[in-house]
Amino acid sequence: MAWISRYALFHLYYTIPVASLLHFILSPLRTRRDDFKIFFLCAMAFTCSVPWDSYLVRNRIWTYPPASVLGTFFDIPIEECFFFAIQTYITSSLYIILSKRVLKPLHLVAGSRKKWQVTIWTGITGLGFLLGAMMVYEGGRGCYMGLILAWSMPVFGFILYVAGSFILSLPFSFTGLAILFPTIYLCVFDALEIRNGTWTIGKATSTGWKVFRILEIEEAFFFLVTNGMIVFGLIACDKAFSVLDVFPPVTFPSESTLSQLIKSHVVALSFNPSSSHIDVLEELEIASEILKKGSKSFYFASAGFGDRCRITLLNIYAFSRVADDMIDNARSLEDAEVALKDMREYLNTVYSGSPFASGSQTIDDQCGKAPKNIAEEEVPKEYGFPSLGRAPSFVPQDVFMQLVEGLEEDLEFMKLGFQRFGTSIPGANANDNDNSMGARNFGVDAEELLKKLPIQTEEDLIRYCRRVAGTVGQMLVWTTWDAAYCVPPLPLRALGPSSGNKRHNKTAETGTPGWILARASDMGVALQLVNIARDIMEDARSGRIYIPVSWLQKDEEKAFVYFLLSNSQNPDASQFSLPILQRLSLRLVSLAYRYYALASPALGHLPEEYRKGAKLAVAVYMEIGNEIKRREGDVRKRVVLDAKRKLLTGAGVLWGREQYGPFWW
Ligand SMILES: CC(C)=CCC/C(C)=C/CC/C(C)=C/CC/C(C)=C/[C@@H]1[C@@H](COP(=O)(O)OP(=O)(O)O)[C@]1(C)CC/C=C(\C)CC/C=C(\C)CCC=C(C)C
Repeated sequence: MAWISRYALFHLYYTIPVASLLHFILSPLRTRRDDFKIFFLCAMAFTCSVPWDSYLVRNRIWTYPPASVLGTFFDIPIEECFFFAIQTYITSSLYIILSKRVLKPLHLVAGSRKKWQVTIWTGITGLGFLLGAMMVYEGGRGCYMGLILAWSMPVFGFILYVAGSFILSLPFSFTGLAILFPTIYLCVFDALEIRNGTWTIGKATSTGWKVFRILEIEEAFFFLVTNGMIVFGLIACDKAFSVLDVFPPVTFPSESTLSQLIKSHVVALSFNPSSSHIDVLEELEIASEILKKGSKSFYFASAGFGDRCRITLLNIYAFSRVADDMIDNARSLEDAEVALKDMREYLNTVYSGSPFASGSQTIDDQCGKAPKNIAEEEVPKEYGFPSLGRAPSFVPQDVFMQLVEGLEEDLEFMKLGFQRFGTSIPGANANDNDNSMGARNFGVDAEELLKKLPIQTEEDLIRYCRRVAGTVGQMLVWTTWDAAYCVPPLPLRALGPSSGNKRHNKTAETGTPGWILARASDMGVALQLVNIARDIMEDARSGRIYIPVSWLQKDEEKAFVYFLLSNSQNPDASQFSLPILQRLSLRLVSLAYRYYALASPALGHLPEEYRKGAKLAVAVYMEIGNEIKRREGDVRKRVVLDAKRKLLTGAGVLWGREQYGPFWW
């Protein structure tokens, strides 16, 4: 016997390279759940296939020349045993990669409307089993096909029974591809090996029908059903996880033993949302739509977080977006003030009784306390805010309160009575459409106006950014801690000074939860500065200028800002102020990169499986800063990244250099 068998060479040439490629693609986005699913499916595939395949070999339904294999296990070539695992690995990895962008829990609701289709398909599997059993009983040329049917249909029937509606509601574009691609691939190379004589299909027990005249129909059908079983099995796991993600209080006690955990997963698998659960799922659908419409960059990046984490991020985004819009689009100062009052009341209501409610709690106080499950249904609907989901169980209320304070700062602009409500700036020239700044006597007016602006110094700017975006960074960190460790106290201990990534532990404080939260706030500041740089013109149109007055040293700079505000319905910086606009936006971007540099080492201290997601969110947004830089600060036209640019940036983060940074670094 040669040192390597023909069957082993088949793996070396055709299965191992594809498996390695998919492994490489998936690695940066791999989660513990993905590992569990792959391991579970491989174990199932092995356990179910060995007795069945052993029967096939012993009954000469398929055979192999002894010299073409390395050894046997229950009469099955060991290469064939390896095949069970590697096929499962390939198909599972492909499914997991393709399904990353889909928020699976959203399909629990659509799935609950497909009862009839499920009944029909489950019935078909029953008939398939009977047909297979009859064919085996009859023996002869239908035997191999009958064995495939009788073996696989009960598995399909069971999975369809417990997760059928969920399976049917997922987009066929990725479930179908995950089944068909490996099927076609394996068919091609199987046909090649049969032609080479590496293995043979028994003529007496197969129909003799061939697909495209090259491959026995039984072989093609075998690959189709095995890949189908793998994908359906993965979807069933996803259904259980989705239920636990959306309805944790229903099934998931916080202090769980292994047996409780297994039980809750089994319960989740057979759980079908009733009308009382639909509300929660619809809220999630709304949140997802808000993110999709509100921020293409973050919608894209959200696929980098596992579903559990992603759901909370959607909730946080939806709440914050609606809150921000309520202030931005308020018709009067009074309306805006009412909205702020409502936000605070809403937060007090959803946080009542939570260990994370505002008060004297310190991080130490929160250690050891299980999160309270907030009953959202107790929150009056008239507030009009999207649900905060589970966030109040692990994000401190103070963080949200600071965000509201940040939004409140925007009211200062309104109080100045800019064009926002159709009034003009105190002292501004009546002819607002006159863009010839030079002709206007702005001297005294401009000085007066600038003194009243809310953002006077760089500290004011940073304080504002910390409130509206630093808080978001901190929420993101708390969310990853919850998703990774389930019970909030764990990360606080696990990420203490004695643990974590030693490489970054340069000072005593580095790596501690407090340090991570501080750096997350810096990262929020960096992103908000990019946001401000990009939106200078748009913000001016709403009567807001976030550029610190202390940056405006020269008269022409003061005049420029005065011009932007006093012509806020029609600011056209192209006339003679473009260099000033460029200078100011570039200064904002370079300040953003200073904060980015301060914060980025902390990304490596987030729970491992969420690091790439956070890096993705940051990188895609910071890329806007890069684009502003590339345009030399000309932000007259709003900078928007196209899908290709986002994909390339994302790919760079996922499979490229470890440290994302601007191109000149
Ligand atoms: C990835 C993901 C799904 C995140 C969702 C969370 C999120 C982005 C919430 C934003 C909530 C929001 C609308 C707050 C109101 C204040 C505001 C307008 C903030 C600006 C966001 C931009 O949103 P917008 O809808 O305007 O988007 P477009 O510009 O139109 O595309 C901000 C710029 C804030 C963004 C700040 C962050 C995402 C925080 C970044 C921090 C981290 C990723 C933490 C890193 C961790 C460490 C330890 C360093």
